[in-house]
Amino acid sequence: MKYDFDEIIDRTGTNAMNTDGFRQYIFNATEDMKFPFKDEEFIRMWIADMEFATPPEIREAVKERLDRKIMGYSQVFDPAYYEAVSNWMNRYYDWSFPKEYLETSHGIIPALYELVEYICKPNEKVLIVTPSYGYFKSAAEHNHLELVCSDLINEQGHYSIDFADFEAKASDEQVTLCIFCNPHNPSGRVWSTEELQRVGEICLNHNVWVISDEIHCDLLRTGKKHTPLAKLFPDTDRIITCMSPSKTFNMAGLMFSNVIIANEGLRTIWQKRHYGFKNPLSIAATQAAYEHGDEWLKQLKTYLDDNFAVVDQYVKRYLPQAVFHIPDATYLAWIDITAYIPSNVNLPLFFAEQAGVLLEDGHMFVANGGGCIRLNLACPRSVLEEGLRRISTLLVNKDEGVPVQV
Ligand SMILES: Cc1ncc(COP(=O)(O)O)c(C/N=C2\CONC2=O)c1O
Repeated sequence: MKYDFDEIIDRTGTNAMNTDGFRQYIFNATEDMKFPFKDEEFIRMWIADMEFATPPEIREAVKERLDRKIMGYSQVFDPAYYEAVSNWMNRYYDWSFPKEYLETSHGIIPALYELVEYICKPNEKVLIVTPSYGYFKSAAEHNHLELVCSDLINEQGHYSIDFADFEAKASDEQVTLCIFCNPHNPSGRVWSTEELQRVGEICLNHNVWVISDEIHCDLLRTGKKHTPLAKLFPDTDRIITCMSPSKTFNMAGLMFSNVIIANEGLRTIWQKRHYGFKNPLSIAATQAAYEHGDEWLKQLKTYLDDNFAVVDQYVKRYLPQAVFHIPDATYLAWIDITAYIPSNVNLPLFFAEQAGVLLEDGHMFVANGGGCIRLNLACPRSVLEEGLRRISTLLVNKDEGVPVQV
């Protein structure tokens, strides 16, 4: 079957954050915030969900569950769920874990909030690398814990871990947890096994638990390989792995993720305190993703490879002073446009008001991201090309103050 990633899908009236939540999320504004563009005229490249139809195999599984006519209280009882997850991990990552390690959550963000609470004591600290997905900071703040940031080294857009700084911070006895993003949002880095080995050794040597957030792990460029951090440390139970098909298969709204907890004590706390009932449609969708998602994912990855090639060529031709590299993973393009725009410009507001493009910028990624914009490329190529046209036209003509005509 050939899937249609060029299809333009109307998401209005679906309670989508993407279309209706941007004023509050990006601008901390109310619904009456005005722009020179109608909402439907925006090119939306901000929040990380896709403009592609959730795979038909998943939608069919949800319909079949609906046809069972009753949607009562549910949990994951069917052993087929673990089989589906385990088979996927074996096939894609040559990794397995005992069934009893597998817990589920109403999304990875809620899991982070809970795990930080269950792992850390008051006055302890949480270590992350920056720039970072903003909710890593929120998970620490939600638990009234200090966040410790280790800035990634940025060499012309190539990001690497400053291991001396990372270890210095991990050696602080108050640092008891590291939330590590593998692959990394927003840079798109897939950490090498050598880098992962060093992160794990530093954390474990300094008695720091690790939550390895691997939600982007299926979304690899062709030829790239993901290694689960826990796979490299089979003898420890202090690495928690968070994964979910929600990012891979565009079903984040179903709020369902996997949390693999090897430590028995922590798992017992989780089982006692985590609200265990689940949406039966989410269980059906997630199991179907792992059972039937292979071909769709294969075609998606090819389409995204081509979208990234379009961005690469476009930036080289129209924005030659920007710094961009096709990332190893994610569907997110992280572009340093410092050469085109002063650092004091509010980039999301600038592009929303002047170009009708909704995007996120480095200030939304905790620290160490200034001058960068992040573009969601999980959209039909026609939409991507229009977004790139508007962005480059504005950056090239900004001194004339000429807003882009949509
Ligand atoms: C590293 C990472 N962890 C967790 C999540 C969310 O997991 P959920 O609670 O949906 O299971 C995201 C989504 N990242 C987004 C969502 O919008 N913009 C982003 O960068 C993410 O990038």
